[in-house]
Amino acid sequence: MSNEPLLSVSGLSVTLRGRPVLSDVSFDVGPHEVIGLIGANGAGKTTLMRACLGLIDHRGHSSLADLPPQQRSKMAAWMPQAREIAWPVTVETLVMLGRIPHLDARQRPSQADCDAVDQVLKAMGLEEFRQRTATRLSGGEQARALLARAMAQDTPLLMADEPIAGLDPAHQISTMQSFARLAQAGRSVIVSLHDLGLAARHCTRLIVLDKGRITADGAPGDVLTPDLIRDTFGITAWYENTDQGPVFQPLEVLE
Ligand SMILES: Nc1ncnc2c1ncn2[C@@H]1O[C@H](COP(=O)(O)OP(=O)(O)OP(=O)(O)O)[C@@H](O)[C@H]1O
Repeated sequence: MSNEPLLSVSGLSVTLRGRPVLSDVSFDVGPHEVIGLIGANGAGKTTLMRACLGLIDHRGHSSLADLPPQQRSKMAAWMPQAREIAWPVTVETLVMLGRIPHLDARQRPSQADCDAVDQVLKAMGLEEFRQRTATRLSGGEQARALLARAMAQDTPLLMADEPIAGLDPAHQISTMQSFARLAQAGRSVIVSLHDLGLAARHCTRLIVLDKGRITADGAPGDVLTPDLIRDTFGITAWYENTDQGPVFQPLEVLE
């Protein structure tokens, strides 16, 4: 894979109901990155991802939004925050829906599509759920199945809106590790998340949004300073680099 940016964003701005929600956001995403998008509730994380994907009206430029839909679906996969599964299909069928951009004119899955689904079900620990009805899974299991569908799309870029919210600790960690494996293979992931401990440990880069603007962009150890934590989240926190990697623990809410 080349070192061309997988996504290039410049001057991206969004106004919703007359209110500026995203202001002049610029960044590039290269291969091998796991980017944690962090910020308080309402900071604009979802809006930024949706604007990058061309799903909402925006000003400025996103290289993805500029692509025709067919090409866009081969370039980026999207797991939205809403965990909605519309039909009572099996998990296997749900994940196969991620292969739609790759299907031939007859719309029948090839062996390569079946292999891709098998691989993702295994990576996400969903093999035992393969024949279960997706709408009858627990909330966390549904989230993993929806993430598996996005991963089956097999795109250079994966964008996921709070994919680990509601997962148990083991599945939170294994999901972040699966993002790291994608990055090792030359892909990149943009993931919004509120768990700063997991962000510090598993992301290669953090982008901080505050009231629709980027206030920091860099390696977790450089970004998660006491000043930034105070200004962005209104809390104190403990951060330490240990033998087992960085450890981050929120402590107190500042008055
Ligand atoms: N359809 C809409 N119309 C008007 N305002 C909206 C709309 N959608 C979102 N907003 C506002 O835009 C701002 C950014 O919302 P967004 O969902 O991007 O935040 P977020 O950082 O993803 O938040 P969270 O961490 O709570 O998911 C918020 O103030 C929100 O109230």
